Amino acid sequence: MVEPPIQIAPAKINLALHVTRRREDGFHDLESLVVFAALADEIEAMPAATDSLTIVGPFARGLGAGETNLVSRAVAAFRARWPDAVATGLALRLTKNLPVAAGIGGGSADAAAALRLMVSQSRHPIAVPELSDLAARLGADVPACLISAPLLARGIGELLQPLTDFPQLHVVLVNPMVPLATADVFRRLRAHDNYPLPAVPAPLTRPVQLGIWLAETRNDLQPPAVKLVPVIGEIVDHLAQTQGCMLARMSGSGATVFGLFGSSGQAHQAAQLMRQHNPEHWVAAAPLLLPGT
Ligand SMILES: C[C@@](CO)(OP(=O)(O)O)[C@H](O)COP(=O)(O)OP(=O)(O)OC[C@H]1O[C@@H](n2ccc(N)nc2=O)[C@H](O)[C@@H]1O
Ligand SMILES: Nc1ncnc2c1ncn2[C@@H]1O[C@H](COP(=O)(O)OP(=O)(O)O)[C@@H](O)[C@H]1O
Repeated sequence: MVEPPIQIAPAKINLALHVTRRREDGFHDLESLVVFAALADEIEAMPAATDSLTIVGPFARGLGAGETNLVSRAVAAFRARWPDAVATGLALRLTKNLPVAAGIGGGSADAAAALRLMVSQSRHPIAVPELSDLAARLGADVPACLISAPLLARGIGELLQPLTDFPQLHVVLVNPMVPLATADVFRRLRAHDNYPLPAVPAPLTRPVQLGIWLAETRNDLQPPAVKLVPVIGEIVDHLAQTQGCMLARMSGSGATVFGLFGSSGQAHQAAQLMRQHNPEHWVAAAPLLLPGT
């Protein structure tokens, strides 16, 4: 290794999420428009005798670095599947910039970044479909996080259709710092057979097209999450009223709320207002990642 390889793990945002079916195995089929923000955890690796993980950064506290961490699980799963691909052990350093259990896929993004890191160090090519299968076994969101660009996700997240175009937009993310377990939110969901997403316009290049499409969509997990953590509803209402906000909605199973904006200036202004309103909340602004970046 010439220099320590580094992989970023961008925040995932479900712009729309419809729950369409409760399956026999208890999981739920979803249809979701998923995008990613230029706001990320980071994983760095140094050659070492054995694999290890240390966690630093603003959200490192309370997150175990043992074998249940999704980074350790991803590395172990990769080594079990391709035992001779990466000869050296790796001392991994995870910088945790994203809040945990927040609906923005932090753990899933970290697992995907760890898999990409292993692929980058592999002595032989790794087939994409097999990597995607392995990712799905680590978590429903991990295959989407391997792509980290706008996509439509179906099934429990294993059926992915990357979008070839997407308008340049900015997000504000607000998290009330109340962790919300995905399983608890699904358990509270009343209707399991909601209608699917409308067809996405193609090409999707203008913010106004996306705005019209989003107005026809929802996040079906938002009502049960608001029941569990009512402040989520207050953040959605408040963010929706900031200047230039195209849409405010919860991402994934929460508790992070996103606001969509046409310009970086509007997003940063809204972020500042949200911070002033409640300094205890985690607030960030960033551009969305476009296809092919
Ligand atoms: C809801 C979503 C939307 O993107 O995001 P997050 O809120 O987690 O970010 C994902 O589908 C979450 O994916 P992920 O976080 O990988 O979930 P997993 O660990 O696989 O599942 C946690 C638990 O949630 C429930 N679960 C999850 C996904 C799904 N499609 N149906 C479910 O019923 C199951 O009870 C499962 O045991
Ligand atoms: N590297 C990691 N980062 C975040 N959470 C992790 C990680 N490894 C394991 N976890 C566990 O995964 C759970 C889901 O975390 P996360 O993926 O951040 O949530 P969400 O998918 O709702 O955004 C947390 O309860 C946490 O304990």
